[in-house]
Amino acid sequence: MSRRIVLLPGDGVGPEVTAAARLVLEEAARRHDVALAFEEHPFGGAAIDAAGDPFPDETRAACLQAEAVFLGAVGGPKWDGAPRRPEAGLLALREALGVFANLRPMRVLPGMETLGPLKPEIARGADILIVRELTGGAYFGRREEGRARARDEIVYAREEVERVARVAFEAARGRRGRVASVDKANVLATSRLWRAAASELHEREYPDVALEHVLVDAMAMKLVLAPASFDVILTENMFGDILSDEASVIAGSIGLSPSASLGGAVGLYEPIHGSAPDIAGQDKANPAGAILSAAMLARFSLGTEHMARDIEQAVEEAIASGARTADLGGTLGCRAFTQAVLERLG
Ligand SMILES: NC(=O)c1ccc[n+]([C@@H]2O[C@H](COP(=O)([O-])OP(=O)(O)OC[C@H]3O[C@@H](n4cnc5c(N)ncnc54)[C@H](O)[C@@H]3O)[C@@H](O)[C@H]2O)c1
Ligand SMILES: CC(C)[C@H](C(=O)O)[C@@H](O)C(=O)O
Ligand SMILES: [Mg+2]
Repeated sequence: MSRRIVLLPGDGVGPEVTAAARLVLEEAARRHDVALAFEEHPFGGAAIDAAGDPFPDETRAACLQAEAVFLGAVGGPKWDGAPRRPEAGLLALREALGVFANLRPMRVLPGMETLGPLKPEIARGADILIVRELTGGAYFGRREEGRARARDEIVYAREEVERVARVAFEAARGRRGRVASVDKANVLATSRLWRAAASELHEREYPDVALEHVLVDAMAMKLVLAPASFDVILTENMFGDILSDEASVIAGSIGLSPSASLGGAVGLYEPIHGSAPDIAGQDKANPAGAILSAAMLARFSLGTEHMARDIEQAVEEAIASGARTADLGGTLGCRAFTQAVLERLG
């Protein structure tokens, strides 16, 4: 039976990188004898234009019935003044799927230390997994809009911290056994709860994992000072959003970074970048982050580890052989880079 995958191409470069991920997934599935059935649904600004809603009911129903959901990107200046923005649709999607744990890996590929802005000796060996809480915090607190005064509320419950911390500790056990939990416990009450809940869970169930607590401002500094010194980084929602963009460029470009959002009934996969309005529609986007998100989909939703590894290896080989989009100083377009990956699928 075919496995149902819902594609939400979205806005800006979203459709371009989604097409790339689909091509690679289709080809890898063919080679591994896995039957996939793709469906595309309107989402984000494109859905506002088509149906007046960034997350139409029919898209929601399709996502909830799928085996996995793949998202390109949403947003753009056209919809910045919309009563319900494309980004609000994205938050509603994450909430509807219940995906509270967002995995954002970043690895500096051996020999590729000069792709990013750091000195090669500093970037060398960096291999980080950011585990970002995705369905709580400031993104989901009560909001008061206002021209004179506005309010965003941050709320975390102990169980919300524990369930995502558990994901980080489990991931660390399969990696180098270390978790750095990020907070602002010197100021925020939610951060003091975060730190206590992570520490107590650690003591109770994960004493074999090394846990350190790092204040978010210091982490922003340490990430560029010594990225190779971190293994798993655990963060609340907004800190993880910010730190993952910072971490991504250490490897070369935000266009390289994939993500998987797990913990609910259906997994959600998306590159961490946005709709990149400045390069949209010009075949300039780097599709690697989207293609690597498709590999995570193969791993976590389809359970096809071999297929995931093949896709990851093909991307790494393509880059190592000199295939580069403009963000990495190369001349290939989104389609040509995708072709270079397709040619290297095992
Ligand atoms: N998951 C998502 O859908 C998502 C994520 C982030 C931002 N956004 C939205 O995207 C819109 C634009 O936001 P932004 O400009 O701050 O962030 P962005 O990530 O879209 O772009 C930031 C910079 O990175 C570059 N870039 C991004 N992706 C790239 C890729 N694949 N290849 C090469 N270069 C790439 C862009 O050209 C731009 O210079 C906003 O509406 C924002 O809300 C959506
Ligand atoms: C578009 C926005 C809501 C989103 C976020 O902040 O989570 C994006 O920046 C991301 O990193 O996926
Ligand atoms: Mg972001």
